[in-house]
Amino acid sequence: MRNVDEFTITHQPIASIDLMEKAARAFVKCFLKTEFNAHKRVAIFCGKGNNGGDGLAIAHLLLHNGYEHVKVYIVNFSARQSDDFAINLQRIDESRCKKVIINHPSELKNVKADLIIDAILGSGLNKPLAGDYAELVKIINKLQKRVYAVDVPTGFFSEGELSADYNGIKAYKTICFQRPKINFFFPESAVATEHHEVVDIQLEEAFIESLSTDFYLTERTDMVRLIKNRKPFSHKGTYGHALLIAGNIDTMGAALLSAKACLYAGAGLTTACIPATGLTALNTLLPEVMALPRDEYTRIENPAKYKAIAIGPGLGINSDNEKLLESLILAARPLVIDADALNILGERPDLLDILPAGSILTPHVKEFDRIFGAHESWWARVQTAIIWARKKQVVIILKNQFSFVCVPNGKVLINPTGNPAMAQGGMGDVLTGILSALLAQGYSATDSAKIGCYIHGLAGDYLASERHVVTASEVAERIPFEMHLLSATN
Ligand SMILES: NC(=O)C1=CN([C@@H]2O[C@H](COP(=O)(O)OP(=O)(O)OC[C@H]3O[C@@H](n4cnc5c(N)ncnc54)[C@H](O)[C@@H]3O)[C@@H](O)[C@H]2O)[C@@H](O)CC1
Repeated sequence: MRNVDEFTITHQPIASIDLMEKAARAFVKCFLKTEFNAHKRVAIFCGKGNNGGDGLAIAHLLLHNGYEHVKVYIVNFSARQSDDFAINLQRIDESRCKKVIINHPSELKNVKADLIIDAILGSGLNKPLAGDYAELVKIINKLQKRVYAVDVPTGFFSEGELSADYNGIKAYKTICFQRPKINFFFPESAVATEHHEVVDIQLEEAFIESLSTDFYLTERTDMVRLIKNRKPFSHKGTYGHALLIAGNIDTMGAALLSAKACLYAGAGLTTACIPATGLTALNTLLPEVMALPRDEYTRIENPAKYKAIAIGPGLGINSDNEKLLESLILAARPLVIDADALNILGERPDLLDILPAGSILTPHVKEFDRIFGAHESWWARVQTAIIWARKKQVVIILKNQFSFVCVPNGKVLINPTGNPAMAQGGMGDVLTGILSALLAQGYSATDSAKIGCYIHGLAGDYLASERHVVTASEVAERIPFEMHLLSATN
């Protein structure tokens, strides 16, 4: 972002101080959406770099917006200051804004504030907090006030491995500039910020797009471009035949959920390979789905007949299922591998080694570590997934609130949709069904994973907009509506 900042300043007729002003305006606009009570007392902590400069400009703007009690605390722990910080400090001195200079954390006493804005250190952080900074942050956190962080919470690294013992600012919300920080998508960021919102400050977009990175955020426009409309004169054969090998006596629901999602995500034909005990339930609940009974060791006679094969949801771990998975892997056809099939892979590294290219693996964190070994952090997990996705030319969807889709070319597509209301059993089964349907319809493994994760989360977001919890069945039923809304615009 620093490069982009410089590029924008040199290529657009805009001075760096004006860019700071734009950033401050964007921050305040976003802040005022939720904090519109101008009687609240606001304490703004400002370092002496550009993050602190933003804080000073924000103070100014809040006063202009009618906030009556704004006080800035200048964190004077270093002699160095940025030029734009200095300009904004002079403006503050010429204004009616109250200012306190803190030379040592012990000087911070009697902070009477309802809200805190953290502008101590931003993206310039280059080492973990220590000494006076760490002490000051501890005191601020202890105040237990709602904290809004400017761009990045002080002490939070935007990229790279996050330490398990975070000692930075614990923000309620971070309002960040132009692009979300990659680390906001890692679960370890929850301790640093509960929410984040990105605001546009009109940095040079073309330049941002041209920068090389391994991380890409999937966007709605990608869906509009990727999802194909159903064609005139098309028939069930046009949209492929998906086979789902799933379910066991006590986990038949997993098979039903994935079959339902496959149906609702548009496969031309769906066959569920389930134990015979589930046939009545299947025929009753999903009469459109065909059945292939799986009572003893079942061999899929002609795997080539299916455009997509998924194995795993509620499958059960036993030697018959292990042999079945092995035979499919040996048939060298791409698979969607989920749940118990992943657990079997965890026991059979020899199978992992001969995974068919073009397969999609959908592990949650425990399944991932069972297969690839224990990891200390999510960052480390993603690095392992990148290596394996490239090495085996497969897609690995590391599931989480924001799933990381690691694709064969070494890139990571971060899925932004989905929410905690979806944290319930059966959601993964639904995702597997959606992925199978997309593969059956001819989408590549990468596009299927990208679209599948996005629409799965989008359906959940729609449902969660007015309730506490959403169920997996409801997500499956919502899928065709989301696909319609996305494809209707292309
Ligand atoms: N393009 C952008 O992203 C824009 C960025 N702006 C702001 O500029 C910020 C970055 O500003 P700066 O580069 O001046 O950096 P910061 O203001 O984040 O930090 C200031 C200085 O603190 C020092 N420092 C780093 N880690 C430290 C530690 N652990 N303990 C003590 N000192 C430490 C460094 O020398 C650093 O340069 C962004 O976060 C954002 O708020 C905006 O003003 C405008 C546009």
